[in-house]
Amino acid sequence: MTAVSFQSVSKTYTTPKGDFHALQNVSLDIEVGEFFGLLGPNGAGKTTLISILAGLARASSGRVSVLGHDVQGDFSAARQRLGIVPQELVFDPFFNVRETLQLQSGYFGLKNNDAWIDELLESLGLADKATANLRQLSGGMKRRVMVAQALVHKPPVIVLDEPTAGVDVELRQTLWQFIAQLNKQGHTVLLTTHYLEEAEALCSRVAMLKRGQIVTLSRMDDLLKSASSTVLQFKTDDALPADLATRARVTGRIVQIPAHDAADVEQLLAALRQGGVRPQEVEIRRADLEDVFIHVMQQQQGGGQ
Ligand SMILES: Nc1ncnc2c1ncn2[C@@H]1O[C@H](COP(=O)(O)OP(=O)(O)OP(=O)(O)O)[C@@H](O)[C@H]1O
Repeated sequence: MTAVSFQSVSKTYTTPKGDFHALQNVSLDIEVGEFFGLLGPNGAGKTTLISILAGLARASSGRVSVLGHDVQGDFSAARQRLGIVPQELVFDPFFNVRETLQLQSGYFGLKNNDAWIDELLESLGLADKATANLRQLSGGMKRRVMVAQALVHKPPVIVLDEPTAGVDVELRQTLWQFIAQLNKQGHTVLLTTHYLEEAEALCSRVAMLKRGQIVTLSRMDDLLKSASSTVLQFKTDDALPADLATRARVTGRIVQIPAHDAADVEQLLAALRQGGVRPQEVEIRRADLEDVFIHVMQQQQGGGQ
């Protein structure tokens, strides 16, 4: 059964500079029980797509449904089945944590929800903050409350829009443990993140969005298999020859260059030597999702708007 269906979704914003196509003909079905990753660079359209799913924005054309319920024609049934953790921290500063969750339960017509609220507080490390006013909480703690708030009605479909942006390691671990457990119990998860190692660890399938279009849609394991299998990684203070620089990912002194096989690695090392580059701490590792992402985005350069 399909948990979330986007059919030919387009979104055009009218701006002073003319029409801007934030989404162009996006079609995507996410099945019940999937842990699905929606990836893409800043401005690719991820939040726009989620806002349409949440009923916060209207698609210019196309259809979106949640477990068969159209997000426009059948809004409250669709909304009831969705738990959305938004990117921005929005909360009412007058209530404490427990009150916030009770209010949200009331919004979904749930009266005796305290057992589940207690479980949420416990699982998200909020139990000792239950009576704290939201104003007094740190950013990371507020983020936990946002997650609890989204899950208060045990939604079968959980949508997380960059939930770990600016969040410490401990919360990430707590959050992912809890979300993975919910996914095991059958909840469908749709995640957007810029932390590709998180997506690689969690998602069974991913879509990559660029300039409002899906450029890759694949199972995670197929995507990683299809990538150039290895990466040559080293540190250096020397400048790379131009042809290698275009292939490399450089972070400070760390250089990473995709390679197809051992012969390719040998050629790269020879080219480095010829170019006067002295590599240190040389490693050969398997390609990861970040390598694939960079490759896909580079391939798409020049396309689109
Ligand atoms: N109300 C609006 N009017 C005009 N353009 C908009 C509006 N809202 C969003 N956009 C544009 O639509 C594009 C997609 O934005 P969106 O927030 O969906 O991207 P994103 O993939 O979520 O990016 P990020 O990773 O930075 O969160 C951006 O270029 C953005 O500037």
